Amino acid sequence: MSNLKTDICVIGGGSGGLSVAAGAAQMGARVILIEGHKMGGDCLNYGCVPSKALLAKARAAKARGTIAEDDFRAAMDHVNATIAAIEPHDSVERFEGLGVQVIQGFARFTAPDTVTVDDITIRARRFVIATGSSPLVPPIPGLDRVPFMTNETLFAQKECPGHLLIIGGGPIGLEMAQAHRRLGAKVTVIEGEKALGREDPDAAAVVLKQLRRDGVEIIEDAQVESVSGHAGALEVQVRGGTIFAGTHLLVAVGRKPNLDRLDLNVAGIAYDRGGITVGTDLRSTNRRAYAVGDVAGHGQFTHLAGYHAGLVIRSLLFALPVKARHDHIPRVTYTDPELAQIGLTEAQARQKYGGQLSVQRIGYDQIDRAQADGRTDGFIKLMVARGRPVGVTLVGAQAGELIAPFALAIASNLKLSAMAGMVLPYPTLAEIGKRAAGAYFSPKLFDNPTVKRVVRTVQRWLP
Ligand SMILES: Cc1cc2nc3c(=O)[nH]c(=O)nc-3n(C[C@H](O)[C@H](O)[C@H](O)COP(=O)(O)OP(=O)(O)OC[C@H]3O[C@@H](n4cnc5c(N)ncnc54)[C@H](O)[C@@H]3O)c2cc1C
Ligand SMILES: NC(=O)c1ccc[n+]([C@@H]2O[C@H](COP(=O)([O-])OP(=O)(O)OC[C@H]3O[C@@H](n4cnc5c(N)ncnc54)[C@H](O)[C@@H]3O)[C@@H](O)[C@H]2O)c1
Repeated sequence: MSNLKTDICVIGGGSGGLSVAAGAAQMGARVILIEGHKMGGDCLNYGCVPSKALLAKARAAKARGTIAEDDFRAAMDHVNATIAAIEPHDSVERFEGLGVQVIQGFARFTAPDTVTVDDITIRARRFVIATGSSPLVPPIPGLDRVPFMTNETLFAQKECPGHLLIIGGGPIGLEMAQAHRRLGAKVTVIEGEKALGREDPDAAAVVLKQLRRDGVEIIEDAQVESVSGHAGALEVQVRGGTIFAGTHLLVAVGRKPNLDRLDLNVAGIAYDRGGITVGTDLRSTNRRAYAVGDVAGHGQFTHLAGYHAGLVIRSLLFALPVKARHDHIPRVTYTDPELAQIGLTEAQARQKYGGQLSVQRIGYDQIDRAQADGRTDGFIKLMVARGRPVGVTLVGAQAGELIAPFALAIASNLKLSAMAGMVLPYPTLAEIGKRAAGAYFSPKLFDNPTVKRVVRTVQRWLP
């Protein structure tokens, strides 16, 4: 049994935990990091990185217009190579080099200021819980008797599935549907409500149209009631009795926070189904313990975990007051076309601002670069209240990149005039944001009798 003492003990070496550990150690704190499984967490090993690498190869296959026998295997090789390229950045060696003491094993609280990992006891001034989330496996009758995949096993496939059935039409389900379809599989998505149901419905429709054009079958309002069969011959029955048959099954119906192993009650840390209960300062009901990322219950994104980490570092190291907000966190579904959202959707903004809201919509077809590239599907919707952007929905080519200036504008509460006054290189897709901002101001300038009167007066006086 060994007893360790430290300033900061970080539990979980994924996106959130690694950011806290690296930042705190480099600024002089004594840091112990505990990781029970793979350094890098979900994002590197089973999430963002492999899914985006697979989508990249799928997009290339689509552009070529043909699918070769070994495309799927080559795509998985690319997935593994991408993880391998990023892995050193998240490795035990790098963190030890930064001065972090890394302990491999699962942590469990044994007192409000103590955790244990096997036979090691760690007492810390502060804890940061960054244990992430896991795939939710719902109690669907029969699911426990058939082979199925989650994001934790999907990227270990060697052969392209013949016919992939996917339960769940959220971002995981749809990104993986398009990737597998474009790499040669038949794909059926079975969604209990509306696919991409959290998104602006007009924008979701643009994505679903392209997926269907690719040949993905998307069934909505089809709650799964049972699953049966065996490897290579699976059946999914939905409400109403319809049965969908396929060779493989992916379950992508959401996530659950990783709390089970932590013994949170011992440490006086409150939690519920959504995750650890935190205040705006990201502290739990045990003032020594913070929670960041997926386990903190405010969304599941790597950039959110990174944002939380930055705040917690300020609080931990400098005792500065911090206040997390979540209204400026963008999200992107990386299908082709991409769907990006920041701030309020149109429906949310109408509810909040009523008659004060103005919505500007510009199609990609109005952007010269989109015409030149032949990528005219999609649009931007810009929600403006009191002269400031309060939400942006972007669907189309590179929407995830094009949302960036609005991430700055909304985070910094900039006026829309800053966006409209920006000079952008021509011809770029980014002009779509400036065009939307300009569209807000043009009636004020061009359909305004006062402006016309002033211009006429000035013209009369000019020599
Ligand atoms: C298929 C998929 C695609 C995704 N794509 C994107 C994307 O494109 N963009 C995006 O922003 N987000 C994406 N996400 C979400 C993103 O992966 C997560 O939001 C992010 O990884 C959360 O970081 P985290 O630090 O909270 O948790 P994680 O990165 O999951 O790290 C948690 C770590 O804690 C460890 N752990 C758990 N319990 C213990 C314990 N008791 N003791 C010690 N260690 C423990 C785990 O082993 C894990 O390594 C995707 C997720 C999935 C599943
Ligand atoms: N690009 C990204 O940033 C990205 C990509 C993937 C995942 N993620 C993160 O991971 C989270 C989880 O993604 P997800 O797609 O698993 O979950 P999700 O909650 O976003 O979507 C799950 C879908 O499954 C449906 N569903 C649930 N039970 C069902 C049933 N019995 N039968 C049929 N349909 C059912 C729901 O109606 C929902 O539409 C996301 O919310 C996101 O935060 C992010």
